[in-house]
Amino acid sequence: MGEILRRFVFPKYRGKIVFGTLCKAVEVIFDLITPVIVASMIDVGVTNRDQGYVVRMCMVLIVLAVVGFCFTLVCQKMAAVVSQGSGTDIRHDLYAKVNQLAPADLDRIGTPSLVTRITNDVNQVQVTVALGIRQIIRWPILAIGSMVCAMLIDAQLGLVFLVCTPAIAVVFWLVMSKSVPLFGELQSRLDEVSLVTRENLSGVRVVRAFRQEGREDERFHKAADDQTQTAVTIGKLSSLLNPATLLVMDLGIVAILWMGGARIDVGDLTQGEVIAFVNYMTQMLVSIVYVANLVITINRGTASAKRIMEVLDCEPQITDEGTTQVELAPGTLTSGVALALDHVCFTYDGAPRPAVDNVTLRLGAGGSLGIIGGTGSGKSSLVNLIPRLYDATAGEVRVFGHDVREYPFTQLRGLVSTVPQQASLVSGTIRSNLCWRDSNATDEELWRALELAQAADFVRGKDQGLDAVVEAGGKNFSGGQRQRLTIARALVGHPRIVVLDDSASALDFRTDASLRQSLRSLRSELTCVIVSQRVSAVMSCDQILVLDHGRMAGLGSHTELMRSCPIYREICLSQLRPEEVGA
Ligand SMILES: Nc1ncnc2c1ncn2[C@@H]1O[C@H](COP(=O)(O)OP(=O)(O)OP(=O)(O)O)[C@@H](O)[C@H]1O
Repeated sequence: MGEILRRFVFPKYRGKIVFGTLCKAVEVIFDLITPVIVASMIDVGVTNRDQGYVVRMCMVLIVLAVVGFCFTLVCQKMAAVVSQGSGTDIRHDLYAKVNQLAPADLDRIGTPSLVTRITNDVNQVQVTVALGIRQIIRWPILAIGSMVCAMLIDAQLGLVFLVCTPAIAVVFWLVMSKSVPLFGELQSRLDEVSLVTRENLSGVRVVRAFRQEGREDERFHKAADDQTQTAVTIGKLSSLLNPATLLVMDLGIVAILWMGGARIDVGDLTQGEVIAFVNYMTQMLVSIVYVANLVITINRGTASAKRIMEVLDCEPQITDEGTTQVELAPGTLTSGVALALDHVCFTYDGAPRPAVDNVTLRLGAGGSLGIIGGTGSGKSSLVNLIPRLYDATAGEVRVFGHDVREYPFTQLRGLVSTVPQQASLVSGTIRSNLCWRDSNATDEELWRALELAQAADFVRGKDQGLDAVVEAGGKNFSGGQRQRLTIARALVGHPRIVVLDDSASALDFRTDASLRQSLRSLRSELTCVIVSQRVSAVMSCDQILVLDHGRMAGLGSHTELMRSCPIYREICLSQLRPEEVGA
């Protein structure tokens, strides 16, 4: 929590925090004066039956209450401004950080947990900051002030305070030591609920199609029950605080009345002073209960702050720090080696074996490389190394003669355009989705990209053309249309290498063939890497890489592989007739 306060709260809101806290301090002073006034009303006004004095003191109490209320309002306003403002800043930084993290970092933290951290954990911190400003000064000062004021009235009777306070401290310690460790666990349970909900909602069609609603319900109930169970345990422990402290408080009041009564009889104390004592006792013990609640909130906030800081302090596994624009020799983009892999290996964090194992190849500018292999053979893992979504764990990936780690991200990802397996569109318009690589792309460029991606026809069919609305996730488009739009997006902004990672799988064979034909027409300016499960999509490529369990099972043209690579031959014959594959 300290780090969050130092980074997001104190520097920007110091003035407001001090002002809000001072307002609260004034209100506390009024609260401490009130029992003294009540005592004097009893001892002077009531004892002497002086109505005028009682009315005057009542007026003083009303003025104190109204002025105190005004100070409280100002403090509340300051607390709201500081907590909401700092919460917004934290969310902003978290979001920016998430966008810097490499996929490997996101794999490790987990998307649902990130969502919970950006939403619920930041809320907890906001509540803690607001409560802190409103109460952190009030209750401790009120508790200590009440004790001091009571001692000043009568030190002997004040001993009751000295007995009650440690008794309450023991109750707190017992409850806190059990409940505090559960706060972190509560947030993790919330991550689990978030994970299940997210998986269910994103896969809602599959869940319905496979009639898995009951199983999903069970999964959700299990996650929610676990979270409820933890929350209930914390609630039960915390609920012990109030009755236990009230019991101590009531016993203390009984002791004060017992001992105070005897002292009034012998004339050591007045009735008003005993009433003031009872008031201070009540104020002090109530303050302690509030301090306890404050401590609970602070502990919860601290657990959340820790989770937030884990993300903010996470060093991205992949950065382009220290890189400078790479000067490419003239002609490199059109006649050099576009892509070179040298003994490339890649293993996911914690995975027992490499997803890519010792792959070596060269692809000239303007050439085409097809990558084929069974599911899980490492195709996506391999192509993710080209734009540095992941870094090779061994070997070297070179683009136009330079190690990908030498390029700034903007330059590398400007040269290499990737179309991932899952077509991803965001809410907006077709134009806003197409302009990701080049925000200044002209209509002419956008239409050219749409033509190449075989998407121009259906976009032309929309009344608003390029400005047609794209709903969240592109759900108002079919799977094939979404794929073609994401391919068009990758072709905007003059990429030099385009990587299609099984991104035409939803296209019919004719459209898929037309897409490949149009990509071939760009040979002078574009190198293509096509990942596919379909032989027809890769068989016309200059080179075909056959992957098997991450290893190279073959590399060559279709004709060469049909002769030399049994796995390739088997894949071909499982999909096409012998005469179609030249067997
Ligand atoms: N994020 C990840 N974390 C850990 N392991 C992963 C991750 N992504 C993939 N793998 C593992 O790496 C291996 C290769 O997966 P990859 O996605 O590269 O295969 P693929 O050939 O593209 O498969 P498909 O054709 O089904 O998409 C698989 O064993 C997979 O389980």
